[in-house]
Amino acid sequence: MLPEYDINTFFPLFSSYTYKLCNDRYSIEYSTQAVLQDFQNDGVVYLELRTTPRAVPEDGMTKRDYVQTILTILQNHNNNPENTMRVYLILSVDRRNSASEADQVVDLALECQSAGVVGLDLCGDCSKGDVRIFSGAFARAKTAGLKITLHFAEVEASATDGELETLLSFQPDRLGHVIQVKDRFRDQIEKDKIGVELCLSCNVQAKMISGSYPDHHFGTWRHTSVPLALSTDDVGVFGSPLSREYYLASTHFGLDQDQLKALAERPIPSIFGGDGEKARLYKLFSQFRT
Ligand SMILES: CNc1ncnc2c1ncn2[C@@H]1O[C@H](COP(=O)(O)O)[C@@H](O)[C@H]1O
Repeated sequence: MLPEYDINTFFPLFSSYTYKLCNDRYSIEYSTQAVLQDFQNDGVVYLELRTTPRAVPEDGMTKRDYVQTILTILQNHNNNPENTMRVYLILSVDRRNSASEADQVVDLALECQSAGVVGLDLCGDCSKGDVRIFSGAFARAKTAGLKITLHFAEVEASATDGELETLLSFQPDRLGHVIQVKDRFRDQIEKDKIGVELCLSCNVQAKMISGSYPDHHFGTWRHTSVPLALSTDDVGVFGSPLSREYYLASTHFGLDQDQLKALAERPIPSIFGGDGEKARLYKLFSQFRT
């Protein structure tokens, strides 16, 4: 049985369980290591993890310590030549953050750019917050060379014209979910070739789309020219590793092995890991036979 969470019961999970379980240096190291191992064992060759910097005062851990603890695990992973997967970190601004907390996330991201932080994300409960207050933080990140990805139009309440116009004014490189979008926003995303990160099982299981897998907007976006990354929203919550997302795409959209390979290659232009990583991935795919 897959766990059942909808968009309303999903967010409290983190504050009620995950944050209480991962509340010291050891548990953060352990869970980061376990996540990397799982993705590597699943056959993933390139991973961008995202997390919201979190202080744990009871353990004397600052937000900087939290980020550095995770980065050390990521660097050890990347430095091990036996690992075929490379991993980078994106720091998230939570929609519940204040403007100054968002600025703090940008400061941390810039400070840790050379240690593996490649981008800035906006995440969190889509029923909360006013995204306009983050304009300054995202503008500063963009100017300083960080890539930008945003959770975008997940539910109707977070897909008003005003909110989507504000989010697009952040000049995002990629957008996640992209569910409740009117034609004019879809046209702009296509015209600007913004990457889309689509999550099949999350959107179906959490009832964020109406209908089931065959109705998912992957069916529309796959026929456009934008970089498209089939993603897992959260393996722990939705019980679906990336290989299962590809299995779902193949089953419900009739993709054969060559089409699956093309799908896996498709997001390369929009990765945040830089030109060296893009070249490594193109080489890997050129050697891969279905
Ligand atoms: C429906 N999909 C989603 N929409 C919006 N935010 C999401 C998300 N999936 C995950 N998160 C964000 O990730 C946080 C947990 O990890 P970190 O504490 O950051 O490491 C959640 O609190 C939520 O804000």
